[in-house]
Amino acid sequence: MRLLVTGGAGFIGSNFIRYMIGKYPQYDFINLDALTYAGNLENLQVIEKHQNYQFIKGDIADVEFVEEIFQKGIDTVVNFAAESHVDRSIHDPAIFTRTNILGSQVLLDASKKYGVEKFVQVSTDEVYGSLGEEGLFHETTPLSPNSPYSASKAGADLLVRAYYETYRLPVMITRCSNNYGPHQFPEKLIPLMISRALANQPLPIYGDGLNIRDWLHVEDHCQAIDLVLHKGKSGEVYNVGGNNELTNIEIVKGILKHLGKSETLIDYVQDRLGHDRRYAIDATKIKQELGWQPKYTFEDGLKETIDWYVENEDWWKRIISGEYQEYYEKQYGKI
Ligand SMILES: Cc1cn([C@H]2C[C@H](O)[C@@H](COP(=O)(O)OP(=O)(O)O[C@H]3O[C@H](C)C(=O)[C@H](O)[C@H]3O)O2)c(=O)[nH]c1=O
Repeated sequence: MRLLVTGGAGFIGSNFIRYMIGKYPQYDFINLDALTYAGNLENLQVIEKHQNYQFIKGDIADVEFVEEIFQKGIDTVVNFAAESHVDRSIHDPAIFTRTNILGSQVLLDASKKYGVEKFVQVSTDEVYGSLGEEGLFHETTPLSPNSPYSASKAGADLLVRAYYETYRLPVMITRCSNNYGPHQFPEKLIPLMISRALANQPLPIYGDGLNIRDWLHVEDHCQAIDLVLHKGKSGEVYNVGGNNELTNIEIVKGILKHLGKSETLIDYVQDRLGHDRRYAIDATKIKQELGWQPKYTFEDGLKETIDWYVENEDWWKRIISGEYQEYYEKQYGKI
């Protein structure tokens, strides 16, 4: 297999490359990543010298550049490349449309032109919108995205579907719930709260803190994508969720408890615009059809993740001292 992994320097993409190289060292891996603020080649240091691994810096929305890569021979594409942070999409939606929609379309076109045998689009449960207190997202739930981020991911999903219906391009879509684990950029809830608590800084909770997310360990997610890649059916969508529904405030209190920090650090701030209330995902299909079983309990996964951030302070401090700081300070004051 000659695999093009786009967005392989990001959080989920880099975990996926490390997981896959460990499991399939005979495959060829090409990691195409634009190295935007969230891309970090440090995440791949342990495998960067592997003989079947190659990194290429570039933009998936650049048609000529992408074609040059496909000319070298690619049989499988896993598309992780995306602008992924909801808050950033609320402040500056344009780059989300360009990377997430246009970039996906450029990859689909090249895949069609060069006869790619499998195309996996890594998507999100946010495309389904928001749930009330009851119910779950199923693969058949109508798309109803609420943020510019989720709208751009839904747009890409519809294009992927269209390339199957129109051209029979062998595509599959995965839709995951909220990921957590090592190497996550400290703008997402869990690593942001861990890093701020370690620095004894206030922890900004949007609104009443009772919004619910369903948490999935990134390694369990990688295992699910591996299964879809090898056993999934063309044209199908697979939901991937950890079945760990928690309110944001429960998560933050759990982090503070594990770190032995005081709850007085909690700071309720203005709510996110259009803040989705609840995500909860039905992952029966991938379990029954492909035999997926998550191996992490949330309790163990969260503890292990917190410990990773404690042990890898240098990693996230380098990030926080860079461009991210400016962005954060504009919104919430000095970090
Ligand atoms: C950053 C931050 C977040 N929150 C709240 C907002 C959400 O209710 C929850 C999680 O927020 P986060 O931005 O980490 O993740 P989501 O907005 O749920 O979206 C994430 O999970 C999906 C599946 C993707 O597809 C996104 O790419 C990914 O970013 O914590 C706060 O209360 N304070 C904060 O400072």
